[in-house]
Amino acid sequence: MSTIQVQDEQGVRIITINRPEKRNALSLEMYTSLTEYLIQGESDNAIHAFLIKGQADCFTSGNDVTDFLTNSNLDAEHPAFRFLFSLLDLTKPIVAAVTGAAVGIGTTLLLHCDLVYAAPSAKFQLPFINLALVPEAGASLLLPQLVGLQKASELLLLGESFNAETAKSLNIINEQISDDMIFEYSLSKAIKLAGQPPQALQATRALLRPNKELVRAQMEMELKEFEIRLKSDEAKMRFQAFLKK
Ligand SMILES: C/C=C/C(=O)SCCNC(=O)CCNC(=O)[C@H](O)C(C)(C)COP(=O)(O)OP(=O)(O)OC[C@H]1O[C@@H](n2cnc3c(N)ncnc32)[C@H](O)[C@@H]1OP(=O)(O)O
Repeated sequence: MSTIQVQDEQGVRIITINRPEKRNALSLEMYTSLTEYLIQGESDNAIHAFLIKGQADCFTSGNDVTDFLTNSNLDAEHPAFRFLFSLLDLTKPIVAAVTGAAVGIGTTLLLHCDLVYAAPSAKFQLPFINLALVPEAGASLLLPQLVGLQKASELLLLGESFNAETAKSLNIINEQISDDMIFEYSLSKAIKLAGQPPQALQATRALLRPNKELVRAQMEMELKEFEIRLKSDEAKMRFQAFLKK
């Protein structure tokens, strides 16, 4: 079974992260597949929106920590960062359905989505500091803009997990939807987006994101710092401690 599954339905490209035995940790190959499915969907005239989801009990536990240890050379062509830059450059809207763990990039990717729904089982976390890393995906710019500097500092400097109710109060998600209904509900919203006039939809989306180039510049700065941190002894110790657990 593929670790990234794709299915097109009524103008929506549904992308499912599927590596349950590792809590949907994203390997380099998985990032590459995600990017390819996004880029293909972007150029496919039959696709008008994306839906990203995991399994009922896990969205994604973020980057595969093993890859942090074995692959510490980063540039914009690194699969994780290619994925993030491809998210930034999408012109078609993205819906996310969050169930269970949404850790690291599992939370930061949501900052690039247009509609985010989360179930009561959702557990968000930005644990970069706990791993001796720094944020990515432009989160160091997008998060303070969304939730305010004090709250963003709390989430990024303490690295504690938070639930869907908190995520809703911070506007990180649109709505909390029951675990039973979340995939159906999120798909119905994605289908609704896909039925909107496509050019106006994309133009509206672009207007809602006037600081795209600023976000890109921030992502480039984060990438440089992330690479330095990734190679540090303090980070390597944290990765090894997690994997030994
Ligand atoms: C550029 C991007 C940056 C980032 O995304 S930074 C964030 C990196 N991610 C993390 O630090 C999260 C690490 N994972 C966790 O904290 C926990 O897991 C969860 C809270 C997500 C789930 O906890 P529980 O339900 O108790 O599961 P379990 O026993 O910890 O994990 C089950 C198996 O999955 C492997 N695993 C989980 N997450 C990752 C990961 N991110 N990278 C590699 N492996 C992972 C474990 O090791 C274990 O494996 P085995 O069964 O073989 O012992």
